[in-house]
Formats: sequence, C-alpha cells, structure tokens
Amino acid sequence: MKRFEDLVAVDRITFRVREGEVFGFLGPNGAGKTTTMKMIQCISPKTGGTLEVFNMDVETHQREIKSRLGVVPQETNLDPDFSTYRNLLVYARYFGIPKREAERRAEELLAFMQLDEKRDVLIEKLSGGMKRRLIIARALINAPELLILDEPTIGLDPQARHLIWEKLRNLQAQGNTLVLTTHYLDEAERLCDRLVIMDNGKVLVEGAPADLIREHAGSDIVEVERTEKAIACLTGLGVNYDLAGDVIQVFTDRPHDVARELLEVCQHEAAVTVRPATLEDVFLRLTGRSLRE
Ligand SMILES: Nc1ncnc2c1ncn2[C@@H]1O[C@H](COP(=O)(O)OP(=O)(O)OP(=O)(O)O)[C@@H](O)[C@H]1O
Repeated sequence: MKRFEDLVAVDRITFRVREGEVFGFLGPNGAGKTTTMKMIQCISPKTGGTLEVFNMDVETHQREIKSRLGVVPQETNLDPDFSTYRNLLVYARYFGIPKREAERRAEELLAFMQLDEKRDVLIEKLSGGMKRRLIIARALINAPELLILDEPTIGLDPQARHLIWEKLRNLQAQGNTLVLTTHYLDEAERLCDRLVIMDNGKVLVEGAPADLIREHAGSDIVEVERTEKAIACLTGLGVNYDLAGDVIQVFTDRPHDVARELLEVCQHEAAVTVRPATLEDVFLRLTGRSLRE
C-alpha cells in the first residue's frame, strides 16, 4: 500500500511474480503502476502491507535487492555528456563491476541491443527507440535476476516497439524474469505470461491474457451499428451487450449465431462484424471505460 497524504495511490494490492515469467501491470495513467514499481525497486517506501523481492523484505534488505535488480525507468535519464558506450561503463561503476568486466559486458549488451554502430556517439544523436534500447542495455549491466520496466515502449513508433518486444522476448527465453508496466493493450497481450489490470490503485483482475479475455469478454465480440432493430433483436435473444458510441458490442459464447440473427433482422441495413475479443474489451467490461487515451 502507498499513501501520499490523502491519496491512496496503491491500495492493498496482492500479486506474486514467478521466476522466468513476464508479469505485467496494465492500467490507465494514474492507476498506480509506477508507484508499485518504485516500491519494488526500494526507492519509494511502502506505507503499509508487506512486500518481498527475492523473498526479502524491501525495508530491511534494500541493498541486496537493488544489486540483483535491473531497472528501466519511464523517463529517459541517460547522461547526455557521455557516449552510448560510456553511459554503460559509468553505470557499471555504481555496481562496483571491475573495469575489464564492465567493458566486456557493455560491448556484449550493445551488440545484443543492436547499438554497436552507435557505440561512440552522444545520446542526442540517438533516436527515441535507440535511447530506450540503451536504457534496457544499461539495466542489464549488473546481470540482474529481475528486470523491471516502466512503460518500456512509451511514445515509440510501431517499428521501434516491435524491436524492443523482440529483445524482451529474447531476454525471457534466456531465463530472465521481467516485470513491466504498460498502458498499451497490444504490448500486454503480446508480452505478458500473466498480468494484473490496475485501476485507481486497485487490482481488478489477475491472470494470463487469454484466460482473462475468455472469462471476461468471451472469445469473440459481435459488433453492430446501433439501431432500434438491432437492440430489439438482441433483447429478444437475451444476450449481454454494451453500447460504445454508435456501436453495440455483444458478448456471447455463440457469436456466429448472433451475427446471423442480426444480419437477418437488420436485413443487411447495418454492418455486423465478428472479431476476436481483446484485453481492451476486458477493461471496458470491468470499468465501463476505455483504456485508450
Ligand atoms: N510523489 C507523489 N506525490 C503525490 N502523489 C503522487 C506521487 N507519485 C504519484 N502520485 C499519485 O499517485 C497516483 C498513481 O500514480 P502512478 O504514477 O503510480 O500511476 P501510473 O499508473 O504509473 O500512471 P503513469 O503511467 O501515468 O505513470 C496518481 O494519482 C499520482 O498523481
């Protein structure tokens, strides 16, 4: 739990991350994700409850926990006075990594993150995606057992995001444990083995993306334009639906039957589509709001 004066930013949440998995915190801005990450990183003390990292209390074992963690913060906090390579070396010093070893790791990480061509350039010459990749490389310098990423692809274009996703999947394949926050549904769906959906400091649900979708939204969603005929048809069929602007979204375990009925009743006046359900539908069903900004 985390309280800032009157505001409860993280409100009695419970979660457990398993070794080797990618665990996500998905939620809108202000949900409490960053605050939770900072408590795990031992840089923001909790104001209640218990929190253990590597089975150690965050209050009593800060130093040891920090030495075994890698952190990718939301903001780009690279040192502008140094080159790509030197940023890694300087960071390695905080962990007391011997120079030779630091140089070896830095070279290796630059290659892994596809930054070797930018080894000697200043930070201002890097693209947004390259900077994020460098921050991830920097977080790996101490060979952490757990990597924490706060919005790893925030503000990046699709191509830059895909490259980072690929790197994160590689890291998982190598046996790393990853905890990430995101407000991007596709990122959560693609990367996370399990996740919690957070809103207003609380955890709404926890599970594997596919399970959450199946439990809370069904496999497919039928969408139809909002007309009186369509509503009458759905009421007659006794199925659940939500209104999303001019569109009706139907949650049902027999989407194709419902779509057929709708097409018949609406006599093809209104477009009817069937699409796979997503985490966006889960969020909408749980909160009545859209996660998109
Ligand atoms: N240092 C602070 N002092 C006071 N309130 C804070 C502080 N840090 C965060 N908050 C508040 O706590 C709540 C949760 O913020 P938090 O940054 O954890 O959300 P988030 O889910 O990570 O969102 P975002 O993706 O925008 O960072 C917000 O209402 C925020 O204003």
